[in-house]
Amino acid sequence: MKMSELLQRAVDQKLLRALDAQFAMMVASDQQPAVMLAAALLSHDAGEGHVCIPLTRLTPGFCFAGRQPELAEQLFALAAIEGEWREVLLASDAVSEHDGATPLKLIGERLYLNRMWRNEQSVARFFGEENRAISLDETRIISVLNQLFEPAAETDWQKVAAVVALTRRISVISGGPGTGKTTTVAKLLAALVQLSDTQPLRIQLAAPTGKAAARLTESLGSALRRLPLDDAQKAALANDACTLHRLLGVQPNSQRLRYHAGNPLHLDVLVVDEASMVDLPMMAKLIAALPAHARIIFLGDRDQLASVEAGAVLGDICHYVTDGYLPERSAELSRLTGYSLPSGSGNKAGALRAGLCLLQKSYRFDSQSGIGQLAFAINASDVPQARAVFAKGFGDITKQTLREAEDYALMIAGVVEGYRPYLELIGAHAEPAAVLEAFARYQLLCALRDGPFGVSGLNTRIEQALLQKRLIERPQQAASRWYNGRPIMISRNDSSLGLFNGDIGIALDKGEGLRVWFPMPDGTIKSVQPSRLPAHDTAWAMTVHKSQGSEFDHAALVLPNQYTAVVTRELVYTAITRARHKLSLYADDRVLEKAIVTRTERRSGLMESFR
Ligand SMILES: Nc1ncnc2c1ncn2[C@@H]1O[C@H](COP(=O)(O)OP(=O)(O)OP(=O)(O)O)[C@@H](O)[C@H]1O
Repeated sequence: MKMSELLQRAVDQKLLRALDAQFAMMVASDQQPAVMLAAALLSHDAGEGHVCIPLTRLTPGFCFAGRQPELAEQLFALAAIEGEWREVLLASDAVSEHDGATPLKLIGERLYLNRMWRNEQSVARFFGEENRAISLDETRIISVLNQLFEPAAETDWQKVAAVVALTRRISVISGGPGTGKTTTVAKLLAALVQLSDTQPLRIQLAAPTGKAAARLTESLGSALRRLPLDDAQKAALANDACTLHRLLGVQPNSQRLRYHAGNPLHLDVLVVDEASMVDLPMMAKLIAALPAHARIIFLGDRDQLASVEAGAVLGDICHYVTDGYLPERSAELSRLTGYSLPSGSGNKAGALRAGLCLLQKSYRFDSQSGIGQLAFAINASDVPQARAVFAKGFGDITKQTLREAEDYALMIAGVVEGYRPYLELIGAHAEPAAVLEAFARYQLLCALRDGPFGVSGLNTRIEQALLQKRLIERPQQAASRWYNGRPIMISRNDSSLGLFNGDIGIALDKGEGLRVWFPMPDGTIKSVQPSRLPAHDTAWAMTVHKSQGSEFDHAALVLPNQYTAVVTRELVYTAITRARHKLSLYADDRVLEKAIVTRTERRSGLMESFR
């Protein structure tokens, strides 16, 4: 049996993607079975979001996550590794260590796809060596900041974060929901405008999704309105956020971007919100397009789920946030903020650490908030604490067991009630704007795509229940999936229509037949004929991944009744922090508790690339 045939068998058994086997066959021939196998496993891991594969994982035990151990043994027997993987790989033309445009790179003990390695290198260089200090007149900084931040007896970390970002070209402000990231950045921008002596600063706001961009526009706008600024300063700061795709100039039907290292963006300050959703390739494109003089400020929550695509850039970078600042930097921050900031330990990643700040105090969730306390317990992987939160009976969280068929029926009934106000508005022929707003108040979230606990099964069951309750009507043609009130989510970008992955629209008949109505980033509403839409799914249920960057007054989370590896601490934390005022959790305790102690692993070399 040849390696290519065995890999094909793994594809047939859905252990590998066809793409993984094709890539492996392109990289190596059957005469180099070990290299072919390593390439297939690397490509497979890249598809799962890992940036590289450590050589220690090239063993039958790790192969296919322990599923099909016999096939894994056969593959490794055929690869017939004698000696070290290093030597076997480096003997191939397809692998190189340092320079060289080979498809695979072996860097230390990690094997990379060449493109991923280059991305990781450029991101590490950017946040490390390229993060230069920006010198400003200290007396002026102190005076401007003192107008924007109230004096406080305890260290005001928002003020520290603002100073961190004022004095470094690249900064990262991480914090959970309601810790004041937007408030801080509003004050930071106000300070920048006041400290700028030259022409008006060109400030741009961006986020990975349209939803997140719209939210940033709104929340930053309202934070800015509360600041003591004159009209000219307010005008300089009145900007709409756009998506990163739009910022970089993604062109329809083309891989090429309008803005890149050869044609940098026209801006002086860039604020990127929801940075946890920015994957490694997107981060590499973004920093390449940034002009050398421009500042960039990333806002995000390091504890949230990583991007769908490869890498966990924010998480890897923020790993260093708890190490504190080097002595010189903490002395500078102490001088400028007026707080005494102790320096941290060691000097690894000093340049990176100088640009980081963590906000921990939530102004949204007080001690009466079960959501806030549950988020805290989950983030600490503290199962007894999470149990205690449920036992206290907070008014803003409910938990319902989800094990038997009756539990499932009860859950569906709860979801129907959640969507009832929205459906009643449709019944009352409300305007699209009001309907869209109502839909955004409640959302069912789930971990999986398929099966009864995934998007597809839940959508079907919810539609059946809504039909039964006469809250929706059957589609006019049996084969059609369209009915008045059907919510959908776009799953493929269509820049000519201005619709992007994750955008939500509602099908409504306003007298011209059913059209799908979407809120646009500029606050307007646009309708599109169903037949013109790019790929989309029904959106009664959506995955937690897709909900990142959105918030709902009331969020409901359904976990599968059997544990599966995607249900991790980060997933549950991300889901529950989508809820502003109310959370309904439908889960089996064993599944929930296993999730709380299971971390999402994203293999990369970024953390160790910082010197
Ligand atoms: N220092 C503060 N003192 C009092 N209230 C504050 C402070 N900072 C923020 N807030 C309030 O807390 C709420 C959340 O703040 P903000 O929107 O800035 O947080 P965020 O981290 O950006 O939240 P999100 O998770 O929604 O992105 C707002 O109502 C804001 O006015």
